[in-house]
Amino acid sequence: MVYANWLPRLFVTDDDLARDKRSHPVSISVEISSPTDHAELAAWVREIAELTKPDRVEWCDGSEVEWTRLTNLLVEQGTFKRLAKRINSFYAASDPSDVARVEDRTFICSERREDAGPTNNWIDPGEMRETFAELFDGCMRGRTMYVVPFCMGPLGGNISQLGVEITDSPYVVVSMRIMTRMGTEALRLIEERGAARQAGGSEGRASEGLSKRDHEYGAARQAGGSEGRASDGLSKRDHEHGAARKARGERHSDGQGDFVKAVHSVGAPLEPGQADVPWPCNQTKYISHFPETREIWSYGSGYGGNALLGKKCYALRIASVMARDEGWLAEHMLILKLTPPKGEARYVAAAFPSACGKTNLAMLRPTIPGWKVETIGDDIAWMRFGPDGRLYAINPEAGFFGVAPGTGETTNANAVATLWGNSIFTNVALTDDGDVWWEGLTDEPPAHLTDWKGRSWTPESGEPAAHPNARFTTPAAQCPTIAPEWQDPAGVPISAILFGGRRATAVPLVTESLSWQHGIFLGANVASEKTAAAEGRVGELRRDPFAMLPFCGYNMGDYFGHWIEIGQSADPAKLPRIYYVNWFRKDASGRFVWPGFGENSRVLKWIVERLNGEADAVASPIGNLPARLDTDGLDLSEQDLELLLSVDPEVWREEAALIPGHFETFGDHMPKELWDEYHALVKRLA
Ligand SMILES: Nc1nc2c(ncn2[C@@H]2O[C@H](COP(=O)(O)OP(=O)(O)OP(=O)(O)O)[C@@H](O)[C@H]2O)c(=O)[nH]1
Ligand SMILES: O=C([O-])CC(=O)C(=O)O
Ligand SMILES: [Mn+2]
Repeated sequence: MVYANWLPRLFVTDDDLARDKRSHPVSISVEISSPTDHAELAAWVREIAELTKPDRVEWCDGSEVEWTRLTNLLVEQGTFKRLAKRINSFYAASDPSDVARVEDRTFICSERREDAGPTNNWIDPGEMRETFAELFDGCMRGRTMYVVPFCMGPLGGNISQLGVEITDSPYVVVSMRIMTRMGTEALRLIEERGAARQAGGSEGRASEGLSKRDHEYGAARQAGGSEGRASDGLSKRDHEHGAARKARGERHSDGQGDFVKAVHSVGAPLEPGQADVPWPCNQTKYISHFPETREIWSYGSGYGGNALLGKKCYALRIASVMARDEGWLAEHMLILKLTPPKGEARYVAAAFPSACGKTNLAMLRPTIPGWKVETIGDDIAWMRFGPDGRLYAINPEAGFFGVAPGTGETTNANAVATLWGNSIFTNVALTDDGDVWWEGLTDEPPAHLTDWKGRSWTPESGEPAAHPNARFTTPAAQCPTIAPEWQDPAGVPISAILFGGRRATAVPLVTESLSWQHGIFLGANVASEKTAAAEGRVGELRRDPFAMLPFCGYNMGDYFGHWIEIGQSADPAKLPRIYYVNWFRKDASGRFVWPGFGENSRVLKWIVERLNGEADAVASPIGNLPARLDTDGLDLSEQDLELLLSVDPEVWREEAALIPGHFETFGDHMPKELWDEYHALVKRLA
């Protein structure tokens, strides 16, 4: 099945709404028969309703009428302000305490603490369930419980996955409608999967598609093992994989594996007669994941990354575990299509930490003549080997949840053009004539605004008008550079993978890895200055391996091992080449040396020419650097270019000295291969 581009009909009539009202009586009792014949799904929904005790239960169909009814409701409740200047678009201001992902309240509740690893917060799953039994008891009182079936990835696609989010937040429902394929069609796919499972015995449809690849992957791993590489670590992992696969099979056989279960509550029950607030939430927050049972439970926050559970919680934390067990990759990566003036198009994936430039690179407007960039995804990539042995990627999302500040005509004109309508803006500022504004949208701020906290604002106010993590939620289909194949269920073949972060010092503009394994070493060492995308101190340098630190659902040492195994199971000639980029180098005065944004196309050009064997590189201790970069027409001094494209061995000996401390964190989960890479680096630096 090919998914048609989602573009809403913009005008829902009063008749439509009246018809809708008849089919959605004000109170739907929990007892009422659910619109699904998937017994386990119906039973689970009833179980959650009995626990959370909402006034109403509503199954979401994803229709335009439903969107209109819920956005009207959100306007009535004061959560949304309808924008006079943008069709079918809304402004929301969160509670000032609920503006970003809460990493210290995010938990991986694996059976064994070791499986969560040293970089995740862990709570024993039994203990967590006890806490939730109390917290969720009656937590939806006075509210409607929405049941949101959704599909991550093109509907019916082989790489796609299904889920159901239960939530008491209509803001979440309408956001999920932009960010995922949500509603009746996703529900039908869950039912089909259930029916296939019952017809086909214990295994079911989902596992059938995987079994061949699973098998091949397992064989490759064994071959790798017999060569004696860290074979004890490998066999341990193998054993665990086997157990996880078995558990998955068992879940499939009882219908629990047909979809991922996600429960969300803002944690703000209403007593009879109690007035609601525009942004209900709770001081107590838990964003918890149960990797073995593929469940997500989120409490207390309404903010994107904490509440839109298809995104980080499913598509990264839970999916990374599924990917480990099934031999694929779930990554915090944009996907773009790059077409040179002559020659074939290439697909590139890139992992940068939150608020480090993924959306911008995915929508880049090249400044070099004849080059074209198109967008496949801006935040998450799921990758599997195709029948030809190449790595294929899909964007599991259907929308962009992008950082607003810094997004403007000069930096990301394509994002600005995407936002013409059908969008939600959270924690931006409001203009007096009913539009939105944020720092960087225009060079000059308007003379007067209402800031994200609802206060009157002028340029003299001395504080930003938008929160630094203000976000837009907008349909990917509206992006002017969206690639025609962005919804191809088979995905696109990846030629290069980029890693990067914000580094004011040391790290050159672009470095080419020496091999897949060396590329993994580069990815494992990603370090970046912290941004406003998560609670905490902005600017502090932290390790963020593969830009997955807050998103890996299992032991990150095992995750590195999984990447190595993926490489060992593949034909080396067909693997993507790995690069490391840094747009954020600063000079002594604190100025960004590289102009960035559209000029990053010059770096992409070098990478494509390397893939084609057309560009030269010079060896350095940390990898290959461009022998020459196309800087025609760029206002960049010799000195600046030298700074961007060189490696200072003295500085890098200091950098290298920090690696053992980082690697030791992972103890015996750290693959031996990455230690080998470290020793090789030290030797090259000597
Ligand atoms: N100096 C400089 N800043 C950039 C560049 N690309 C992006 N930025 C800025 O970095 C911030 C975040 O960029 P995004 O593209 O939204 O980051 P992201 O990685 O998609 O963020 P998440 O959605 O949190 O995952 C914005 O303020 C951008 O203006 C660049 O090439 N150079
Ligand atoms: O998840 C979020 O809240 C936004 C996001 O993309 C990120 O932080 O990487
Ligand atoms: Mn992100």
